[in-house]
Amino acid sequence: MDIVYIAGLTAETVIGIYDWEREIRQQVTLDLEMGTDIRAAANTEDIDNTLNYKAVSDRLLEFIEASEFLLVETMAEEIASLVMQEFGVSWLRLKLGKPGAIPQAQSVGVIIERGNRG
Ligand SMILES: Nc1nc2c(c(=O)[nH]1)N=C([C@H](O)[C@@H](O)CO)CN2
Repeated sequence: MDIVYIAGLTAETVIGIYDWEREIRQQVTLDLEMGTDIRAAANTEDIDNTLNYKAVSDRLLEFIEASEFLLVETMAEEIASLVMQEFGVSWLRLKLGKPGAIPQAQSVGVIIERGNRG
């Protein structure tokens, strides 16, 4: 299995369980690994034969910036479902961070793996 990845994608969104968090936008960061087979694209140099990381990034930024989740867990699950359904990805690993949440920490968040490696 090969991997197409997106590292350090950042977006501003409404996220959090506290009342004050519903009034502001906070940064979230994404590291996403998507299982694929890159050989057809490598042989043809045709973007249509691979997972287009720009198309995935654009869609995720649109989705995250319009969302208003309470928990990072919910956002992570919804992002995983979106990527699998809309981009035909059968395995992914997602790290979703909320770097501003705990001032004494560099970041906090969740890491999930969904689907089959094939
Ligand atoms: N496992 C989680 N723990 C916490 C979350 C979360 O989404 N998942 N969220 C919060 C607050 O919103 C926090 O980010 C505010 O500082 C606390 N714990």
